[in-house]
Amino acid sequence: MTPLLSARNVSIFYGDKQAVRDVNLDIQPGTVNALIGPSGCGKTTFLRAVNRMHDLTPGARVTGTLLLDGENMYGPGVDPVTMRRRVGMVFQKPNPFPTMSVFDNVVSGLKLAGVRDGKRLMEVAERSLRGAALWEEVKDRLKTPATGLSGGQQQRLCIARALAVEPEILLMDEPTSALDPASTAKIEDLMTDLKKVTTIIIVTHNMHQAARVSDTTSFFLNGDLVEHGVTDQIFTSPRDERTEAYVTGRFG
Ligand SMILES: Nc1ncnc2c1ncn2[C@@H]1O[C@H](COP(=O)(O)OP(=O)(O)OP(=O)(O)O)[C@@H](O)[C@H]1O
Repeated sequence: MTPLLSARNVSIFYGDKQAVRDVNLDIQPGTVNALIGPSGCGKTTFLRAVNRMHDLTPGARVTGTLLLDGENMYGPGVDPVTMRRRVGMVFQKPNPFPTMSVFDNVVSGLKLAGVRDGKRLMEVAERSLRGAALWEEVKDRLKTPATGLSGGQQQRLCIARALAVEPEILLMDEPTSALDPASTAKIEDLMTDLKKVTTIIIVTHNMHQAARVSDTTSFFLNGDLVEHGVTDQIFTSPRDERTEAYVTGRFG
């Protein structure tokens, strides 16, 4: 199968400091892919490169090649804004737009793209909220402020907002670390369903979570991608002794 995302010798720098070194990684469509590793090893830095977010950080620099569906994300003439539209992002802390209603949060991306047709906006809102397993809980309060939702609901709202613009990839940076166990379980269940409509890369510190939700796992250490493989193999028979030490909890 042709990978949806291909990283070839990707290195990422903050000024003189190299945070990610020569990463080679293929991500297949319709899969959940976990990035694991100790604090400061470069997981978030790599994730942000897939959204061209380093363009916004002074002094940050990405080298090598990142292909999204065969297209060089950093190619000459490629517009970062257009690229970013193809990639969704969900952050550690739920960040709904605080002055907007539940409905307006979900359709904000479409409105920004100029969609004004009320019927179409409603259809997309319902589809996205169903996709994020939130519809039943909010269908009677679509016009109320998003800030009135619980933390777990707000995070699913952020997922719905990302889904509304049909991203090719959904990046999730520790999406459940601020949530209680019940909300975490809901989002973990959701990831399996989301594979039908998108492809997920998730940074997680929770190894049980990586083992539960992901098809492949990549272990990062000090900016290197030490090992990438099918999740089961990474957790039961890692090839590198550093991976084994980490997944068995000997450090990190
Ligand atoms: N904006 C920045 N400017 C300078 N250095 C940075 C910046 N962001 C991250 N770094 C450094 O880059 C390295 C990798 O950080 P990164 O946040 O990618 O790690 P991580 O694996 O995601 O860590 P964590 O699990 O704690 O979130 C660290 O040494 C960090 O201090």
